[in-house]
Amino acid sequence: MGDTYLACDEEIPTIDYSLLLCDDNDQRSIALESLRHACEEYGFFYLVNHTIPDDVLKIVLRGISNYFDPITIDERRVYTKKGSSDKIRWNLNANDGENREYLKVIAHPRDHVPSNPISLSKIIEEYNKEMRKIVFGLARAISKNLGFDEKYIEKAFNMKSGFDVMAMNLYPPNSKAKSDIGIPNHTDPGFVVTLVQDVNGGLQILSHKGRWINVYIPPYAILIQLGDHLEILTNGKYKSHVHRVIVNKNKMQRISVVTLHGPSLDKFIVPAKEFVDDENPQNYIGMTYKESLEANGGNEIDVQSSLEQIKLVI
Ligand SMILES: O=C(O)CCC(=O)C(=O)O
Ligand SMILES: [Fe+2]
Repeated sequence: MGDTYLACDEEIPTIDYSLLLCDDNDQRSIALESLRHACEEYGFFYLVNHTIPDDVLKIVLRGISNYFDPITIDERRVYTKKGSSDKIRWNLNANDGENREYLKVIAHPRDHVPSNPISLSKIIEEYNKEMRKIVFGLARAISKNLGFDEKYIEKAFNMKSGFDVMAMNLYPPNSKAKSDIGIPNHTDPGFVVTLVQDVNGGLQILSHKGRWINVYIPPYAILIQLGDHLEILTNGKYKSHVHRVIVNKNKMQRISVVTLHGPSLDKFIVPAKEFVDDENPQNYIGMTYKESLEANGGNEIDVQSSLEQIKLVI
């Protein structure tokens, strides 16, 4: 890796999920305060003591690793882009701008998974169900931290019909990289992004302070990144952050499983009035989630960096 992509090892906050919703008032308040700090001062954090067993994560990552077997690549090509309404999309990029193989699926309101192998669809289904429960738990905790009723975010995003896209990424050297970039700089739409991986290495997030930070996720923890639409809802109080993946000269293969947990496609998202006043004018245009994905020039399954299109120029 050239010096161009150097990042620092600043600590990223760790949040204990089990304490956020526990019955002990003192422990819960302390955990909620740590979450508030992580959301306000960082916008991303590691979630530990969550409800997905280590074994489930191991099985998910192993199943995806098997799926990406180089020998069966032709079977995956059936999911190459056909049109803007694809529910499953596969691609292998090895160029200056991006170096990864990926399988993206629409995971909610209906889940779409490759029909073969059947074991993979079962694993993914189970994983998504469990991850959604955690995301609902986070929505309750974050709602409380913002001074709202605990169902506030769930309702504001109509999360029960939320639009979730899951990306399974495989980084070189499964295929030879043509540059240092695994995924170029971007933010992700939605409420939050969840990420699990098999090994550390390559993911970098641009902090509030303008420093690139290396992400080192503790074993079996989940990286949570706040999404663009939480930034919009809070009128910028909670921010989503630019991130990228650097692939380090084909030294190490890495798998990540990234889910963008979004509002329902027809939900109109606009800064909540509680965050708008004379000192904090409205910073984002209101639009439906579907419109904001389209404003990005992409389609529903290819969703990245939508925020710039929605920011009001002041
Ligand atoms: O693979 C990673 O570490 C990050 C992937 C990512 O940012 C994405 O899929 O949106
Ligand atoms: Fe991302």
